Amino acid sequence: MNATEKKKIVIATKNPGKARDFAVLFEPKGYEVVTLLDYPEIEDVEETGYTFEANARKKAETIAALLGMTVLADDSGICIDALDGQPGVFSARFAGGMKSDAANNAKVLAMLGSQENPSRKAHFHCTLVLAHPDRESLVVEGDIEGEIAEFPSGDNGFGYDPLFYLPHLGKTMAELSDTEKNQISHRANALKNLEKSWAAWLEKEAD
Ligand SMILES: O=c1nc[nH]c2c1ncn2[C@H]1C[C@H](O)[C@@H](COP(=O)(O)OP(=O)(O)OP(=O)(O)O)O1
Ligand SMILES: [Mg+2]
Repeated sequence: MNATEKKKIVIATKNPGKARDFAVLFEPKGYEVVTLLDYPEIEDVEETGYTFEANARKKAETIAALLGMTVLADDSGICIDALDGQPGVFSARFAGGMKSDAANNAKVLAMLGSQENPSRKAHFHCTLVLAHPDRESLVVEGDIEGEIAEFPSGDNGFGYDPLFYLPHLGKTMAELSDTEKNQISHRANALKNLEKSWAAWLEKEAD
């Protein structure tokens, strides 16, 4: 590899919002981010698990086996206290199979609206799995605490960002710049944990 050639990291996601977050997170480290948006011929991996880890593992391990290389996957979502942790692992499909961010946000507001004085506390969760066809996968997690706003604000980010209010900043996640979001997000926190064990994992002999 010559000095100008970037290292590549393959991320098993088809979500353009995540792809952008990962580009912001990895580019300063000298990586070029490649996602499944660059491999349109690869079919969706069905998220049949009931935990973030099960789904992240399935996405990472399926794509790593298919491509024969190291692959990172992210399974994430929002967990809302007043909804007993829902939508959680079902965040993407909360309002139905069409995976509409606007419909998902509207459903959250409607469900909280039907409760009397509900807690607005919530957190985003991210599980990252790093997989290689010949190794045991590496699993890490990250979270960020916040509140559900009364109405959506901001047009940056994706998913539930317009509803996720950060009291100490006085802004929703969608009102932060990409750089600001990716310094504090659940995804950033998971990546910090991945960095702690990544080098040792790469050096380990294949099983
Ligand atoms: O930073 C975030 N800001 C806002 N919303 C977020 C974030 N992180 C996850 N979320 C929401 C979006 C989606 O409703 C669900 C992820 O679902 P999840 O299955 O992990 O991703 P996905 O299906 O959109 O893409 P893919 O599986 O191809 O990676 O949580
Ligand atoms: Mg998904």
